[in-house]
Amino acid sequence: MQDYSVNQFLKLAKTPKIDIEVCDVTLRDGEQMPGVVFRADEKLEIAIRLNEVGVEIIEAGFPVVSEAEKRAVQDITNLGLDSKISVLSRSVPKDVEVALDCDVDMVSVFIATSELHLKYKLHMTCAEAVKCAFETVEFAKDHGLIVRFSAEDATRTDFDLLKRLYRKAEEYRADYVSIADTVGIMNPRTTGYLVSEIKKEVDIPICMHCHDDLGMALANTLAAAEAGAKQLHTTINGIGERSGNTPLEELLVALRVHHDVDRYDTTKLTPLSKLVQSCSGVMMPKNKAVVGENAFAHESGIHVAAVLEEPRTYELYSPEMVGSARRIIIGKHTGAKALKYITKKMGYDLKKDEICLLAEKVKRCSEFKRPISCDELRRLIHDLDIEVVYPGP
Ligand SMILES: CC(=O)SCCNC(=O)CCNC(=O)[C@H](O)C(C)(C)COP(=O)(O)OP(=O)(O)OC[C@H]1O[C@@H](n2cnc3c(N)ncnc32)[C@H](O)[C@@H]1OP(=O)(O)O
Ligand SMILES: O=C(O)CCC(=O)C(=O)O
Repeated sequence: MQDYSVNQFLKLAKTPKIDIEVCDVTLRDGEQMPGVVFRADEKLEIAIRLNEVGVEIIEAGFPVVSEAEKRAVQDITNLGLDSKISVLSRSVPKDVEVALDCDVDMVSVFIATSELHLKYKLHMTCAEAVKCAFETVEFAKDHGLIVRFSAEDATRTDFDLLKRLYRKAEEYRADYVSIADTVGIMNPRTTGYLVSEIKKEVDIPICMHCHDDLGMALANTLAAAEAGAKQLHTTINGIGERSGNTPLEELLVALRVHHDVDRYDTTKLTPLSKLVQSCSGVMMPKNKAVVGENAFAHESGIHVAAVLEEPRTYELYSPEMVGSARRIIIGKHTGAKALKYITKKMGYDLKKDEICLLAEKVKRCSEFKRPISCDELRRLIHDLDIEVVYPGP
């Protein structure tokens, strides 16, 4: 049986077919989240796990940032993983030289193209910035690298200029053009429009790099894929600048559930999320999609009664699909069927009226505003003043 429910509206809404690859940028943009630093051994472990998941490209870092960063990228390329290794480079040949020292497959040459960034950050005219960028693209191509040309702040860049730049990048032999939604201004409709318009301009694949400032990074990334973008950028747990990036775990599960993409090993996602929470110190909220502690936790009596018969009643996809496990929580909203199930698992065989008495006690107890543990439940059972019958072994 399929481990998720099928969305009948995908067909009715004529959802387009997609042809994508995933570039995970946890080790570069993810690490740019304020306060986050991955040690070299942590970077290595995360890269190994991303490779096991099956992401096609790992952006391993920005090697010009420090000697340690450069060495960490070198360690990753030395692993000889199946995933291609990419790094970020400003539009200066020096950054590409450092990338070459790291023996990477791919380099992302970026230049900001919006008026705001040109004026207040680069202090350059557009012509000057573009010259630096394409000279750097050319330099990287001449040295045998796969080159992504990224227009930083693309989504706030004059549209005619953006189209011209992507056409020029193709002339300069860039292998990809990247649309960076640097401050997360887009929504699914505008992203779909932008990607389909850029597709008319260039024959090389388009990358989509989304930020989550409006909470739309995942939706925008999927809209980009449906409009024909090839390379989709993610970070584990969605960590990254400000509100972060498209979460890898959410994208891979959405690709599976909405587009039948089953080549990624999603069973590795929960352990990978935990690893990154521990290495980054950025803990996920309980209700985080896919990897949150509550993603497969049920307390409400009506839900638990149904889930015990058929988990798909209240779970879109199985916990096993993402390397997680189902949990039944005892609290204010617990019903009789849940209590019967839990107490039986604890070794008790309580009668119907005993379960009702216990349910009342549980509800009173839950006023402490937290779930009730098995030990507390055991105490409540013994306080019931009933003769407890233990079933045989
Ligand atoms: C959208 C993004 O995520 S972009 C990536 C952001 N990531 C980082 O910044 C990584 C951490 N950064 C660092 O360690 C440092 O900023 C470094 C090593 C990259 C540069 O350090 P410094 O030389 O001290 O420069 P500083 O940080 O003060 O300023 C940035 C410089 O890069 C320039 N710059 C920014 N983007 C680009 C670009 N795409 N191409 C060329 N130059 C650029 C700025 O104009 C500025 O130049 P200036 O020093 O001549 O004024
Ligand atoms: O397009 C890219 O590859 C990355 C650019 C980026 O990090 C950004 O603009 O936020």
